[in-house]
Amino acid sequence: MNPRRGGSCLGRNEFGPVRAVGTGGRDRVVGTGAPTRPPASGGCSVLPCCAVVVQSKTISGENTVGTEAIARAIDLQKIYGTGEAQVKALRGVSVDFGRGEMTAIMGPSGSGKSTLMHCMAALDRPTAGEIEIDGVQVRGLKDKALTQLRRDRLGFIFQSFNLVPTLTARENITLPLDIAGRKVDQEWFDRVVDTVGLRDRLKHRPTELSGGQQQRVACARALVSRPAIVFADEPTGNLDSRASAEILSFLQNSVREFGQSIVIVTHDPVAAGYADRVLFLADGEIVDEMAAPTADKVLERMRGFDAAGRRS
Ligand SMILES: Nc1ncnc2c1ncn2[C@@H]1O[C@H](COP(=O)(O)OP(=O)(O)OP(=O)(O)O)[C@@H](O)[C@H]1O
Repeated sequence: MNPRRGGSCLGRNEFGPVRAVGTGGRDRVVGTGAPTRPPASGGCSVLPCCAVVVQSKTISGENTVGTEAIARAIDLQKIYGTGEAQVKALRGVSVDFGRGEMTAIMGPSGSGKSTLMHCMAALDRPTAGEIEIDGVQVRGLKDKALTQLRRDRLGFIFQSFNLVPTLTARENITLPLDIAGRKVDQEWFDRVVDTVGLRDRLKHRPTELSGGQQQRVACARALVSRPAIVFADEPTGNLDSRASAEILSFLQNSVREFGQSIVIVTHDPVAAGYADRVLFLADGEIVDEMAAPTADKVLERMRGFDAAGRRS
């Protein structure tokens, strides 16, 4: 295994409180994007990483992750509980998540997939170890700064869609920007909406949309703020195979066309087959990885391992 190449979404407080944090930071270019992505030009608003958005930076103490990685975990450990009830959910995970790549995290139930994703997405604090996200060293950040990091640089897609039922599709999509007090880039909004095929559904409320359409709204919501990374936690877990394929194709396209960096947790070999790379977890450790996966290769790999996810 190459621990330097490596990749997780979540359901709580991803947008954080409404009030923006603004303490004397320095100006910086946000999102120095995927090397595969062409530079933005001619007013064409491209993606999170295209270095077109300049804003005041308020998170202190950052180190820059290498250009090939959008996020990195170094010797990450997470222990829940104490004494006999203690659970070591992560036992020293070191991994890089590629910039402009989709990384899938797989493993048996209880292997630590969600814990890794939650730690990487700054939704949970590790017991030990370092996390860097888009150039920001997470350890030591206070809650407000963590909220700001999640709000400004991360996008989230959940199995259960997590849409606000009283808001229209359009309002749900722009919600993170509205909460952050940021202006909607209409050109980018249109591009995202057209890509996910929601143009004629923008005035619908979630109950008036199919599950697949609701998840497309959630995808558009995750992308509209041009996040450095999108974390997707079982994004197709509630969808039939056709709707799943649509969502996964869309996510894959956002990687290929926009250079979006995506981390996805899944149990489904078919879903993992859309990724550029798969990480396999067992009992809180990364035990294997696969580049250029296909559903068949992933399935075959899973057959060669026991119930705990270790090579049998
Ligand atoms: N809040 C918590 N308190 C105590 N133990 C926890 C907590 N959250 C997770 N765990 C334990 O940590 C281990 C890893 O859990 P985690 O949810 O990360 O696994 P997972 O691979 O995502 O599982 P699944 O596929 O079933 O969602 C499990 O043994 C789980 O019981």
